[in-house]
Amino acid sequence: MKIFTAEQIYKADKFTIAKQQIPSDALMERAATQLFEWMHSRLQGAEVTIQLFCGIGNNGGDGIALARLLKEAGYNIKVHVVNYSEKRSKDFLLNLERLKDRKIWPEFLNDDCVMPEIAPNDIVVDAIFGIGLNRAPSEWVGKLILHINASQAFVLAVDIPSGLPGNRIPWNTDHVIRASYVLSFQVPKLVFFLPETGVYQNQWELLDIGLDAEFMHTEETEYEFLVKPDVLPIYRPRLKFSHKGTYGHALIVGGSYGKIGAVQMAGNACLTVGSGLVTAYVPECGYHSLQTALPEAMVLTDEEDEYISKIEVPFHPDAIGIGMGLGTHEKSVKAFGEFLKNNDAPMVIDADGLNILAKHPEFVKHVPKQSVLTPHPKELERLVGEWKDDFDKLEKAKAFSKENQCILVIKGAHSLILSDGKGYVNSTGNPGMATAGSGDVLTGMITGLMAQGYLPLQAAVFGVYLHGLAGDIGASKMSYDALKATGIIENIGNAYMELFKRPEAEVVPES
Ligand SMILES: NC(=O)C1=CN([C@@H]2O[C@H](COP(=O)(O)OP(=O)(O)OC[C@H]3O[C@@H](n4cnc5c(N)ncnc54)[C@H](O)[C@@H]3O)[C@@H](O)[C@H]2O)[C@H](O)CC1
Ligand SMILES: [K+]
Repeated sequence: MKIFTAEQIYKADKFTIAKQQIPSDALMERAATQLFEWMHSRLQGAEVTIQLFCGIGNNGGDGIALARLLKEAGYNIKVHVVNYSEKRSKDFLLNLERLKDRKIWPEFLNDDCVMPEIAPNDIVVDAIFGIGLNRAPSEWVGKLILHINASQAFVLAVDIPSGLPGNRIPWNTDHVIRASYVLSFQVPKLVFFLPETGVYQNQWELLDIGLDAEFMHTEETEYEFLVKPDVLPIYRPRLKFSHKGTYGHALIVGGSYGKIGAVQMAGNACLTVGSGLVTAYVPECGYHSLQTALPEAMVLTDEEDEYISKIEVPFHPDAIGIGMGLGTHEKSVKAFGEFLKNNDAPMVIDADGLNILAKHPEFVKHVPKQSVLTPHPKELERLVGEWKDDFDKLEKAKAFSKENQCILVIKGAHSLILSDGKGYVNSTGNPGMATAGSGDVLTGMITGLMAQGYLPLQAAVFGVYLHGLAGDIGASKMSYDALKATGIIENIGNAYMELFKRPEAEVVPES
């Protein structure tokens, strides 16, 4: 699912209006109708007071049109026009007239206004600013936003929480609506997914306003939101006349004294995602535990007991996952550097592998092209340096990935995959996955997919999505709190099944 910029949304509007030969206010009417239906299906005519705060642009116009539809259905409404500029949009004015024609008189709020009373049980519709916000709201509008946020009312934001710009962090974090729910039009907005800007809403949902499908399909975007229809076509079905060799031989390199579990989890995830064979390369001390806990894997050991000092394997792996639990012993660092130099096939690098790269920038040029690096934000910072904010982080990470021709998986609530200037935002996963070993499982899964022949970017995208889905299924059975990394592995199979489940409406009952 594509993530459009505000400019692209305006372009889609224009294209749709021309192609469908509709007046411009028709899109606003569709938007308001969708908002109304969403609310009406839930409220069912309830006697609650709905307070609509409407700006003077098209976001405000949506709010004003919604007010008319709510009033026509008998709802108890109060309409406030947040009069922050003289430059009112044409469709806002048109809808204001329609409202007045029905004898609904909004209250105009100006910079000297008294803050309207909002009861905790009221519903607030936030239609002050939409995607057109391009500078800091003035002080009094900021105060009004603070007042709404302090009200305890349920706040339903139209398109985007007001005060949140679409392409940067807010000017003042207090002057942004904290939305209980956002109903956003047609496409998700990038700010919903970044840690600094995603906090202004609890939940969001898309409303379809019928923007032209051809335009939406052909327009190239910088970011995509990964949902099931995006990842399904990546799947490589298993063949009837196949054998374990068909699905590749993966090598997992890592572990040190006290951290063998990381390799065990990565190896287990690698096998569970479908790799034909898995060999683990660990220090001697890991031999018995690995052979016992993961009998399907083969184990090669280093001559050192507690850490890896040399990485040599007597076969050519189809994919390599490296770094989990590796530690930073000077001999391990040297072995890692040598290993990078002697391999040109893409690999998956995680944890201490990334820490070593950060401390030894001279190694970075030896990272095979198209390798997948899976940092969490702290590891990323060590690699690319400090950033000002989330948007700066994205630029720095993109530049790193371009310069080194690698794929970056930035782990987080919405893990973000960056490759060749393009970003993919994951939709699956939950806070229960913020747990020890979760990253080792992801590394194992991406490695296992690469071993089976998925291209590195495909493996990263499919792996991140499947990992989150397995975590979601795990959490649905045992809570966020009790989910452990092994619980994610146990649900990889269920995640595959979920991926191929047909929606209920499609299942034709047997006659
Ligand atoms: N395809 C769609 O998604 C549709 C969305 N609709 C709605 O339209 C808004 C976007 O409307 P727009 O008029 O472009 O912007 P805003 O309503 O956000 O209005 C802002 C308005 O005010 C100016 N401005 C910007 N920042 C400030 C500021 N800090 N102080 C004062 N004034 C400011 C700016 O120049 C704009 O003119 C979208 O979010 C949807 O809600 C359409 O209804 C249908 C199609
Ligand atoms: K809004």
